[in-house]
Amino acid sequence: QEAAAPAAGQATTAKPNIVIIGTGGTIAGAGASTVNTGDYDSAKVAVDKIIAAVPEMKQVANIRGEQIFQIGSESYNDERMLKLAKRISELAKQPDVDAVMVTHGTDTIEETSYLLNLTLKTDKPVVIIGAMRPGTALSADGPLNLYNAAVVAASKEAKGKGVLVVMNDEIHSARDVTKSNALKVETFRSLYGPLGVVVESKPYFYRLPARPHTMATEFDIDQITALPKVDVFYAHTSMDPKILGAIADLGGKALIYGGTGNASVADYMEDPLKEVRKKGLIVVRATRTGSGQVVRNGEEKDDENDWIVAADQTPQKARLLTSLALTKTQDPKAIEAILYKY
Ligand SMILES: NC(=O)CC[C@H](N)C(=O)O
Repeated sequence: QEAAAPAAGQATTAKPNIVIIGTGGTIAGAGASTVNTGDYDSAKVAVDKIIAAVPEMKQVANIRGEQIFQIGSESYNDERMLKLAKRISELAKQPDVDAVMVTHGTDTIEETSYLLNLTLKTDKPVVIIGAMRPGTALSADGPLNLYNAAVVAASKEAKGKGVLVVMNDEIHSARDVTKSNALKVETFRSLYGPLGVVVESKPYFYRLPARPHTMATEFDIDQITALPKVDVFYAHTSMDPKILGAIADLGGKALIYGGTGNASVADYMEDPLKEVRKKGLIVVRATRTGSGQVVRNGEEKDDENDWIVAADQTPQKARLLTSLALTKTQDPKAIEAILYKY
């Protein structure tokens, strides 16, 4: 039903214009039967069809879809991430676009959204969503995630809060959010808690991101054409010491050592890791535990070895931030300062 035209002199409450970029993932997934919640093909359904399945969104915004990829998010690489980020940047500059949403596989939402959070120069809402169950499943979570994300993206409150991930009725900051479970719908977790919740078509924010994002960072997606190569090594018991040298010879500019506990380095890995630094790579100690701040010169001799620490950044987030930092400086201390800042 068409809304009546407003009478002369009456204030119009025009609905915001939102562009939803489709990239694939389970939210675009399809299973053989309604009881397939974990066995299905991801990245099958076009974004326009996903949007059409949630007509309730029309009540909160004017929505238009745009398909940029149709992939599982495990297949993101720098090229795809930059392409997506640059397209969002373009859209955000358009006066007729008020907010951008992205449907995304959940495996790497935490990485793409973090890159966007650090490099987009906009205060317009940018909201990333996914699903843990395909649209064909009983209790599919995608439709409500999409609706809730539209509610957040259409809200005045979302403006200036950086890139947000809306899943399972919660609003997360891209900086903090991480996928914590391989299957559950309540998989997204922020170490310091979500920023807010969506209840009955309304967003409620309870906290603000303390770390600089979007407009306030030194990184601008429009100026970035490539990301310096940074690799991650994941520590465990009985490692092969030769592996570090092999990684160092791949042409990377930095190595994130995802160490056990407080990023500790096994006695037999210390010399190989010193060699990595001697080959010119920045060595960053991060923790594989998933949380907690790594203490400089705590368990390891960072000053002596010219290694740096990742503060509280997970290895995968430290990888992205180190790569961005390398577009600005090659100085380990300056890179460490960036790891502590954002
Ligand atoms: N729940 C999901 O979205 C996982 C599907 C797929 N692996 C992806 O990340 O795109």
